[in-house]
Amino acid sequence: MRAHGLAGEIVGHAKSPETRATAVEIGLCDRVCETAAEAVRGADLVVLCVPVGAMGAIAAEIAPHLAVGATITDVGSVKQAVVEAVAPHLPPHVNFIPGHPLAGTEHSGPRSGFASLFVNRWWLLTPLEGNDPAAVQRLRDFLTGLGANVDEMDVQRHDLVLAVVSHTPHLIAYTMVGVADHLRRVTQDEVIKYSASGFRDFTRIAASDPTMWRDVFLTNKEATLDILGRFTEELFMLQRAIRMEDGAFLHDYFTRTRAIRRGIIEAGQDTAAPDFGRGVPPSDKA
Ligand SMILES: NC(=O)c1ccc[n+]([C@@H]2O[C@H](COP(=O)([O-])OP(=O)(O)OC[C@H]3O[C@@H](n4cnc5c(N)ncnc54)[C@H](O)[C@@H]3O)[C@@H](O)[C@H]2O)c1
Ligand SMILES: O=C(O)C(=O)C[C@]1(C(=O)O)C=C[C@@H](O)C=C1
Repeated sequence: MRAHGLAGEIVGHAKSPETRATAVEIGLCDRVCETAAEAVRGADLVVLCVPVGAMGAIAAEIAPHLAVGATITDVGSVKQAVVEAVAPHLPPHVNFIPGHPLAGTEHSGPRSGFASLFVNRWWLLTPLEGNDPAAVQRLRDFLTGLGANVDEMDVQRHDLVLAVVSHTPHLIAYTMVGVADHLRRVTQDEVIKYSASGFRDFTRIAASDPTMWRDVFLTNKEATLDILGRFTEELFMLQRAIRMEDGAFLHDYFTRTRAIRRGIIEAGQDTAAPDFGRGVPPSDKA
């Protein structure tokens, strides 16, 4: 916000004294407050940046202190659960416009932010019935000012799309690193030592914040289980093709996935949702 000159005053709050001290030390905000209530007083825009499971409690705490006409948004990775947890606490004189930047890293805490984080990344808004269109437009302009590409979606669609492009892939990365860790005991560290770049990418993702991801899976349960079920079906098809030595099936499958990846790159949208389609079951050559 500061780099782009988007706010008169930036006021921050964090739960732990260490985080507040770091924020002061690195000059993250103009002012850092000890309570969330104090931080939101008189603010035009309030951005909730806590784990999804903590959004409701924070909303209850700040609600009585919000200025008339204030815009409240959030950055939670799941939207339906945040709407259900936050909206009931907020007074009618504010606009709650849920949001989600599709940008981040495996790092957490005040030292992990950088000014270009949102440049050319999607920022999804899931406006609610009754939102003032002028407030939505003001928020869109603000996010565009951060360099983000803004799109709107309804909450259910958001949670399904994110289960495909972010949540399930994270679960798969966590699982694969877990498998490698089990194997390490057998192979005496070679698995980690010689891990090539594909596996390194998995370990980066699997280093993400445990609290954040626990909350994502607990609050986007249905969509994640749906996508995980589909993933398992595809995996079984590939497993069967390997067992049956069905090279044609494997080649065809990998050709299609390569085309999807290339299509995303050519469209210049490497944050877009890939559609892996449905594979044809391998023929039984036995
Ligand atoms: N990291 C990412 O890649 C990423 C990307 C997009 C959206 N998000 C979403 O952003 C939100 C914050 O994630 P982050 O990566 O900035 O995490 P972070 O750990 O850097 O920041 C979270 C903050 O919330 C505070 N907090 C935790 N529990 C709390 C509680 N019960 N009450 C009050 N404060 C509490 C922590 O002290 C910390 O200051 C999450 O909802 C996450 O889903 C994260
Ligand atoms: O690159 C990463 O570290 C991320 O996983 C960022 C990522 C993602 O899945 O793309 C993670 C969670 C979010 O809610 C948004 C972005």
